[in-house]
Amino acid sequence: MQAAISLQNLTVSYRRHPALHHINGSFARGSLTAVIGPNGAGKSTLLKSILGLVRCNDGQVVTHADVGRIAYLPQQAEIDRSFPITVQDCVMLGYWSRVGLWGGIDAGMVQRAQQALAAVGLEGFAGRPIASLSVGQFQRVLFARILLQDAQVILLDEPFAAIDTRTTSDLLRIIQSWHAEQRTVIAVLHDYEQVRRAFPQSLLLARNVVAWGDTGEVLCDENLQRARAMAEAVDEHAPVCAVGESA
Ligand SMILES: Nc1ncnc2c1ncn2[C@@H]1O[C@H](COP(=O)(O)OP(=O)(O)OP(=O)(O)O)[C@@H](O)[C@H]1O
Repeated sequence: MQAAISLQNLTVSYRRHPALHHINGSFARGSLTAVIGPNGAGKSTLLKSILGLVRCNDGQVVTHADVGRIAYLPQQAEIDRSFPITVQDCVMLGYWSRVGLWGGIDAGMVQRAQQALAAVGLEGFAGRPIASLSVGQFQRVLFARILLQDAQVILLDEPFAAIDTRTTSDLLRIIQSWHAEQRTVIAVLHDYEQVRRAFPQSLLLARNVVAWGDTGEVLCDENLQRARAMAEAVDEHAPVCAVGESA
């Protein structure tokens, strides 16, 4: 299958300690992959490397031709919600990469933003300040923004953290619809049962790749134990990597 994104010997270090260590593999076009692993395994760093937000100390991320835009949902904790904008304006930031600072927003775009809000179950919320929303409502807003971005590759960092069951299943349906549209979706997740149910592919990380492939095969006891053991070893004896550093 054709690759959307390839990782070639990808190594990223913070203060000379590798968070990702010689990662090799590809995300196939149209694949739906869960990135899983213990805390500190390098999952968020992987998404940031794909986006170019952290520097690769060795190796590279190759985004294959005509993949186009990449949409990104960061962890909510990384977003400042005190910024005084409305739900509609926040959603319309999804147009940013296309219209830029001086581009115009036409009536059709406003209508599509309203449709995106309806699709995530937030009809009637357009004029609300984002600071007034619950965590789950705000996550729906961020999904609506991704709908407008119309990206071929979508990266989601813990999309269901602190989100209730109903919102989770609504947002999972949207992820499934992206998958049905042949978009490439990569999501950092912690709930292994949910991964088993809804994500055909998994990448199990513990700084290195522990396993990458069909979820049923990746999520076996042996691999999970190996990931835990590797993560524990990192805490106590993290080797200093010879390559440079990212932050
Ligand atoms: N900006 C940074 N500066 C220094 N170290 C960092 C930075 N960001 C991440 N790290 C370290 O890199 C390692 C991997 O972090 P990362 O956030 O990628 O892990 P994760 O798998 O997403 O963890 P979690 O499941 O806890 O969110 C951790 O040891 C973390 O402390």
